[in-house]
Amino acid sequence: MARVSANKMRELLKVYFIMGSVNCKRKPADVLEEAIAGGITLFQYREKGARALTGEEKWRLGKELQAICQKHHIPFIVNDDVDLAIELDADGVHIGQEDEPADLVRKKIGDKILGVSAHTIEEAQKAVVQGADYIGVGPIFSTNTKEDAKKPQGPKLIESMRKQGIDIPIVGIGGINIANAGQVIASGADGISVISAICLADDVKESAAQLKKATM
Ligand SMILES: Cc1ncsc1CCOP(=O)(O)O
Ligand SMILES: C=C1C=NC(C)=NC1=N
Ligand SMILES: [Mg+2]
Repeated sequence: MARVSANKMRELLKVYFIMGSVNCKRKPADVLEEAIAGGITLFQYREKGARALTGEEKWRLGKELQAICQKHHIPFIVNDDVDLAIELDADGVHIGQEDEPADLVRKKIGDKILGVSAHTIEEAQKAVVQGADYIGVGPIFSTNTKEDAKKPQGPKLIESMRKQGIDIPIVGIGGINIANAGQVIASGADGISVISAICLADDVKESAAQLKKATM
């Protein structure tokens, strides 16, 4: 399998749903099925936070959600846990600045998708050099989902990255919803990634569909 092309990566990033057991009040499997029916283009299993599952339970939920993604041909990305990603033979991993260095992770995962979080131009440039396929930039708007989120930067952070010639596929993250998704795309992002706008929606399928429309 070869590395994902930049164009294919941009398509996959359109509506990038991220979820773990901590983020939703309903069964994660049901939420994922409905989100896929609504049109998400990529999924990330992010089991993180105070009451996150660990060990066997974390592996089991990952396996269950991966099977749903495989059934619907949606790539399955694992957050932080590179060993779990390899164990599950996931389609890729997403790492933050405090995780293993991206160049080491690239060596471990071969041609799988590698996403890196970047909050500054320097972090973005470093991620490109170290072999990332996309960068997650944010938080764009204020979010309650990530306890230690940095200060929201607004869409201008993505705009400034593009102006400085960062042309790697970019997905915005942080407090993104149907009302503000358009601004994120207009700033130069290839897609939006969301947790609560889908996880906590009254109608998960409809929310995913509206988010997709907002990125068109
Ligand atoms: C993982 C992460 N990284 C920056 S903000 C954030 C949380 C995004 O969650 P939400 O879409 O609910 O604001
Ligand atoms: C922190 C993150 C930033 N961006 C993405 C896409 N995922 C993450 N977990
Ligand atoms: Mg991380």
